[in-house]
Amino acid sequence: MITFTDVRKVYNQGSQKVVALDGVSLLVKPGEIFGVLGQSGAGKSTLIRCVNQLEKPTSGSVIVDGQEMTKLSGNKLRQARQRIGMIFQHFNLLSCRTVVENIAFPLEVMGYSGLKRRAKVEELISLVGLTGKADAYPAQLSGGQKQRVGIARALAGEPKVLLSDEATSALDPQTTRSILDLLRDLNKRMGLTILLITHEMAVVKQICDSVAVLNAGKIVEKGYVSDLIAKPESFLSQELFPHCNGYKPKPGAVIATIAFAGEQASQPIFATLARNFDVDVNILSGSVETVGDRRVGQFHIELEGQKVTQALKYLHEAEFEVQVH
Ligand SMILES: Nc1ncnc2c1ncn2[C@@H]1O[C@H](COP(=O)(O)OP(=O)(O)OP(=O)(O)O)[C@@H](O)[C@H]1O
Repeated sequence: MITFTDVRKVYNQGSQKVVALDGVSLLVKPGEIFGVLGQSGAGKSTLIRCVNQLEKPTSGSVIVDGQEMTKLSGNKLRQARQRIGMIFQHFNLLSCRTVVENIAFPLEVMGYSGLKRRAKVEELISLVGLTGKADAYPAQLSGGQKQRVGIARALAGEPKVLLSDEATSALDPQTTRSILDLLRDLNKRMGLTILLITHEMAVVKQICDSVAVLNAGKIVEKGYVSDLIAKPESFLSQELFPHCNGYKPKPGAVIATIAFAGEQASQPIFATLARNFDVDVNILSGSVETVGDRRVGQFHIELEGQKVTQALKYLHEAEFEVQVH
């Protein structure tokens, strides 16, 4: 649905050049929620704004639904942008317009008649759960409600793609969850492809199917979230399951990382090691998390006992991902 090929963006800052994107290639498949995770300054905003050409790449190609965006201008670009919705961290609502009037705005631009416009706005208000708030002004709404208006407005043109620019960064954790649930629901019900940028691992964990990690303008890791999290060496997994640093193992003990997913997460694995191999398991760090609809876990452990080698062999044979340090 969205293909970036070798996209570079260089800004001129006075006499200096800032390389914001340095050869980014990505494929966002139709119907998926794709997250771009990165720290401040990594190039996330630049990347997402290249999709609808709010930023023009210095070189490279951006194709959305079969259309090369970098070659469009004027009317053709305006039409293509109508099929790409966008939501923002600070909502970007018109403060002098009510909820209805904000949502109606893109429909006015698209030339919808009064009657058709009212019907469409009503449908969108109900879709995003804002029934009863039609005549409120943005100042009378909570952050979560404002973002719901933003989402309704972004969906007015019935886009195939929704771009989310840190849409939950200004919201508290509970409101964040409800907005992400709404996005997941819209993705499922309408087959909407969503490309979102975020600096929060929690957002990736809650709704993304795929992810790319951006660092200093380059993609350093990409793939399905569930695959990456299952690999202890991945950046994603290390973000989700931070290790404790500076621990000095006891003499003769073995330090290992054990990762598991799905069915494996419900096995009493540490009790099994203690019972069958007489091994003491000291948990140094770790947790079990829900990612999508799967439980995944990772523990950093210290193993002590005569049969540690047999215990590790057992874990390998039971297809746990084990790394001995
Ligand atoms: N209009 C601009 N002119 C010059 N430099 C820019 C411009 N926009 C962004 N940059 C620079 O490009 C780099 C990437 O910025 P960008 O905003 O894309 O990163 P980001 O990952 O979205 O960061 P944040 O999460 O803080 O918004 C930064 O070094 C930034 O200073």
